[in-house]
Amino acid sequence: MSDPVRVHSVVDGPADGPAVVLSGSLGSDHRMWAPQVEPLVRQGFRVIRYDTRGHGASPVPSGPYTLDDLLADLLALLDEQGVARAHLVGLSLGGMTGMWAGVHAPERIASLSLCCTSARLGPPSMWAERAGLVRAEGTGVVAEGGVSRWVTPEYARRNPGEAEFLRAMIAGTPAEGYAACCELIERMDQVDALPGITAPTVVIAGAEDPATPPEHGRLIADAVPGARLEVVAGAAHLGSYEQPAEFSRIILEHLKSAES
Ligand SMILES: O=C(O)CC1=CCC(=O)O1
Repeated sequence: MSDPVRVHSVVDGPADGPAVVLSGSLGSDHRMWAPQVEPLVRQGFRVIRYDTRGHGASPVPSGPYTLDDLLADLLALLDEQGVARAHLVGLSLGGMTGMWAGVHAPERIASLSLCCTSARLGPPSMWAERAGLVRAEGTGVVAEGGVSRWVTPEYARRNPGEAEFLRAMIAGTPAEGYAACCELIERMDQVDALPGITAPTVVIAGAEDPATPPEHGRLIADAVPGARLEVVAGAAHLGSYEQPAEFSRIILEHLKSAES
């Protein structure tokens, strides 16, 4: 097992509620989950959001990073919070961490909500190029492009303040953390492992996601035993932020069914 780092986390909701861990996308921090906090807490869940290593206020070890590293960080966070078993909601890189956790630490995972994610996301050369660019010029150089994948053009036009907030979130991500996660995605292939996931799983895709289009979600839902796919209209890659009501509704429905 990898050596964990102590990731930065924010916890809301009742201490004795069922724990839900929210794991975010490349270039984000725990604030990307702000729209989900109130709906989940209102239903009695204890919501644990965190910054992936190399992101936000978490430590930034030098790369390479592996999915084993991200899983070790997640399990250390659960241990720190006294949580034996948690529901895992992960978007994109967070979903990749979730799938890895479902395969390699099934006893700690009560359910998986896999949002806007992929089990294999090529082409590898694109990730290597993006990592090199960010190491050379910083994350500011990929921020505008990132926002254009995260939200639809209509959302960005109607919500310029939100678009700027998201742009600044990407630009504020440490270059080494962002680049090392690009290289992790470059090497990642979890397709053959998916049938080994035993946690109740829902896969949620954004109908307008240019980064992980719905066919990536379809592949996961077809391979994970008992999983189902929901495709949300009017959502690009950061679907939980652009369409918070619909994403929260589907996640809550899944959490409640896994709890019953
Ligand atoms: O930034 C992107 O291109 C989309 C993405 C892939 C993995 C992730 O977390 O975000």
